[in-house]
Amino acid sequence: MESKSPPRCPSSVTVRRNPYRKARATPLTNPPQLPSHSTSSSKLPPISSFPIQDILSEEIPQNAPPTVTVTAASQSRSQDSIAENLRVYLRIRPLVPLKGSTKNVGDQNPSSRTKNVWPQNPSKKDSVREKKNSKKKNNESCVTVSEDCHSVTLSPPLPLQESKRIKSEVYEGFSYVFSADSTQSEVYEKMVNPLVEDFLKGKSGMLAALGPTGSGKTHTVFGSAREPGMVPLALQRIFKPAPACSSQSSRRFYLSIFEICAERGKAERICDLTSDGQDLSMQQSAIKGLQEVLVHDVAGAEQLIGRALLKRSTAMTNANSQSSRSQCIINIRRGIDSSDAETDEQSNSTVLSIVDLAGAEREKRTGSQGTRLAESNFINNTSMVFGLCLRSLLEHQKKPKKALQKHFQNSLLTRYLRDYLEGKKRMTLILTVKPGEEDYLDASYLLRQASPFMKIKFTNIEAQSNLLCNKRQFQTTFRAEQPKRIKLGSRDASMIEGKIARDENRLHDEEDLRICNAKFKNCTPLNLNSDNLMKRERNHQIMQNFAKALWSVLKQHNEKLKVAESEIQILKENLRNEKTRSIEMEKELNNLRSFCTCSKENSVASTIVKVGENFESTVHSEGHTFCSFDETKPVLDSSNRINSECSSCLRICDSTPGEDHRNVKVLSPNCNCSPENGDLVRRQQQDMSSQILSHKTSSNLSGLECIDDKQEPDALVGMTLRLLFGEKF
Ligand SMILES: Nc1ncnc2c1ncn2[C@@H]1O[C@H](COP(=O)(O)OP(=O)(O)OP(=O)(O)O)[C@@H](O)[C@H]1O
Repeated sequence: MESKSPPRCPSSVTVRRNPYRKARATPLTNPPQLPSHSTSSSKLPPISSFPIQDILSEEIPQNAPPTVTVTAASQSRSQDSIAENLRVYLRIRPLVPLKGSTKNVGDQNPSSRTKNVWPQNPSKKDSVREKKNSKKKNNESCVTVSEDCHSVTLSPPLPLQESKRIKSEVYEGFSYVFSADSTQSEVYEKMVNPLVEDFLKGKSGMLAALGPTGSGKTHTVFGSAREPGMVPLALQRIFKPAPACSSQSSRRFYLSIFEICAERGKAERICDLTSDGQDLSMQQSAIKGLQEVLVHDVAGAEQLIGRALLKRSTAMTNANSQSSRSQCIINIRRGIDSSDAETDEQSNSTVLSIVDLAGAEREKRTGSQGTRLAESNFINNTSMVFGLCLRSLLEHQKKPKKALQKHFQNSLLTRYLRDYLEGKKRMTLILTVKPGEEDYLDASYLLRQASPFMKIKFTNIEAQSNLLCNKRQFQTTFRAEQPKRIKLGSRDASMIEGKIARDENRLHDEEDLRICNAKFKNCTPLNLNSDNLMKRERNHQIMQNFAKALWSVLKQHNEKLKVAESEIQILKENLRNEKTRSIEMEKELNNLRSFCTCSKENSVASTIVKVGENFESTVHSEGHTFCSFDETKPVLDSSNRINSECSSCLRICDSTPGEDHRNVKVLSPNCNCSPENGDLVRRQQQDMSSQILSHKTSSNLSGLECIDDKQEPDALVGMTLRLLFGEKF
């Protein structure tokens, strides 16, 4: 037989993460073999022992259903859902205006600049110096985007390579790198849309634009009339008409815009850009007195933002004709219609924040002096603190023993964004760089500082913290209501007022309870539940296995019982047979006894009569005469004589048809059949016949009843011969 070669090893191996399990006894699948009827001592099928140890040692894998194989990939996916990495995007500003393109690169070609969607500050005209600078700029790009759009290669300009022997650097791991020809809508789809969709589902998020001055942060965040930026595009999505049945129709959105700048380059201040430039203060991480404006549509929101941007501090610098001198923050808060009490209150605290940071500046490059220099210091300081917070978070995540540094205290912006900078809320970063050779150092500094941030993880505790926060809010609200009610109830002065107040309170309580019930119905403590679920799952699995094992053991017992029953039947039958046999034997014994008690002569005579009759009838039964004492094989020889051979005692009957049977020759030496004994035999037979005849006539067959008709002729003959001739026969 041809032997088969063993199967080839797979190229990849899937590592099973399931915990080790003991091998279980295979339950009996084939019914046990019934014993054959011939063997009464057939073995009963053995019953396997009850696998109680296996059942109790059942383990359920953590965070996975018991039957599911958890591969490394799926495990990493499940981890992603718990903690996700900080998304860092990179956008490269176009180097030169493309011919026929709608894009502008303001600084390089002021004439081609499109009018911003937001009102422009007339004081920020491009200067002659800027024009000169733009002429100087060459067209060499120092940033190359990889094919997969997740990494970039930063190549130093030739003079730097030669003088300082600086080599090209590759920065990888970006969520996406937008090349210079990427459009605003492309950036929105890949980067901001997920944030907006999450925001609409009730998850807060923040997008911060970081980069050197003039690299396109403001362009990306706000854009222009032709190329609306992330804020207008997000607003378009948020105010996109929703289906009538959608709960979104009952939602309200509030906008707040403020900036953090340095007053005369020294003390930080917060300005509300939606009001008349009112100064605000910060308490812990909350801004006191910040105005929120309810917006109903995109147009209203854009108008509000346009007005706010007019108030934003900008100034002309060597690097950017309209350089932002402050950190601008836009908050879009999702609220609910007061009539829609069924909706969860979590949405009230859902905020989408978009931060346009002022671009870091190099003094040498911008040539700032006086106030601009002070602003520049403030901008650089804030950017540095922002970076320090993220670096500290990264280090803390790498080495949890290392305490998280409280860098956030060093600037208002970082204080405000504390939750994001401590990894408690989800944040996305967009880095912008200018690709010109003269911008190499700026780009290199930014990439070196910010590229490690993509390793930062955000633990998705927001939902839980929101829940807890809301629960706490609810509890405080509920507790706050109690004294108020008592207070009102104790007023006896005005019965009507008191009644109204009580009714109002009752209504509030009922409403609160209704909201609370709706909110917490499905929000029982998650950890506790997961533990309980695990236990229940294990118990369930154990019970299931127990039932299976019990069933298989019962089945085995049932089979065994069947086999035993069939064996009992066989034994009973055998017993019956034995009984009948013993009865028969007893009968036979009786017969023999009675036979023995008969007179010897009578018996012998009757036996001889019987034997003689049998003998005669056998000899004359056919045309051919042959010996019928035993099974014989008659053979006709050439002289038409029949040779009949006895297989047991070698007797040959030699006779011719028509001749007398007395010519039979018995040739068996054992039977005295030798030829020389032939005469003796013949004589004996003649005597026998004559005795038979005489007995027939003399005894009137009186002794025949002693002979059992059922006796075999051989036995009879043997018996007769023994009686006649003694033990010789
Ligand atoms: N992707 C782009 N496509 C076309 N033009 C761009 C792009 N990015 C930037 N620009 C242009 O470059 C100029 C500078 O951009 P922007 O003001 O956005 O820079 P910035 O990073 O905000 O600078 P600062 O930090 O000084 O405020 C603007 O005129 C803008 O129109």
